[in-house]
Amino acid sequence: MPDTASAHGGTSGGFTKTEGWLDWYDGPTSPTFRLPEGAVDAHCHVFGPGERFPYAPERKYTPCDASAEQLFALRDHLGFTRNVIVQATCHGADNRALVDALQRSEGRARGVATVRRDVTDHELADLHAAGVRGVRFNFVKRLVDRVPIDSLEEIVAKIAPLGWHVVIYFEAADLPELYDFFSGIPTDIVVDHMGRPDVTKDPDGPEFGLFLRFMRENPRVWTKVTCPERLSVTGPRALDGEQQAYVDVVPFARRVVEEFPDRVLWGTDWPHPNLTDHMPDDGLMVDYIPRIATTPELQRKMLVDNPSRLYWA
Ligand SMILES: O=C(O)/C=C(\CC(=O)C(=O)O)C(=O)O
Repeated sequence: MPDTASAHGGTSGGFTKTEGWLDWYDGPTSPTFRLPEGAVDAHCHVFGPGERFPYAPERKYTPCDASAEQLFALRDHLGFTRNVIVQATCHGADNRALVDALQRSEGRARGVATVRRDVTDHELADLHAAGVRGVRFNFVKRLVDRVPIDSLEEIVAKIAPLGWHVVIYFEAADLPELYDFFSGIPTDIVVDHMGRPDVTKDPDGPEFGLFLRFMRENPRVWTKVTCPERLSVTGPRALDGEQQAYVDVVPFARRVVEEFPDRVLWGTDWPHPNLTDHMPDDGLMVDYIPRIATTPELQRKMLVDNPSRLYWA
């Protein structure tokens, strides 16, 4: 394989990034919005570095490196205190980069891992000791081959005794088919990115209505009101000082924050894998927060109380 270094990692580890890959934004601005004391970036990733932590053979994309040190530098720059690092599909079920990042964080990061049905109790205990508190089930077709439901049920049975939760990532169009399976999961559930609504549709319409119903009917379901940069169709983008970024996503996120203030989380999604048209300035991503959580109380719940309850209790 040709040796193409990422713009940020220095070394490539012999991996060639997916064509058109956008590297994370170097030199983010300082946010105007001041995060509350103890704020948690509850959705972010580490990638490699590929040289130390090779990307998984079954991956659907090859990212640029995004190391734990770089993540922690961003945390400090933006004013977060802690991180929840989520295993991304480019590392498959090899959680070594995640565990390494958790161990370097000195207790300031928790993790969400990917495991297979044959994971042993011993391996789960080691992940728990490192700071893992959940597993992620990914249903986004461009990212993974579908894992059979009985495998997922077997994993749930193994992680439930540890008090872990299940993070689910799916697209809105797939919720009807998955609704009953999700509703039957006995642990807490955290939905990534509000179940990826199509924001060209009406937030009061049937598609988003089904997601809201899912949250109402299942009091153990939480959601991340994250990724406006992924969901937005009309922008404007969080670049060049834009303080009104992603206006089309705001009504969806605000609705969820206001109806479920005790079950929402927020995160940067750094290093923003698989974006194809722009890479946001993470300082401006933080400035998006007060537009969806509009009072200090809502902000404190979403950024401090809720993630503390779920990940550090
Ligand atoms: O960062 C995210 O949450 C979203 C991703 C990447 C991802 O989840 C993964 O690779 O596991 C995406 O939509 O491409």
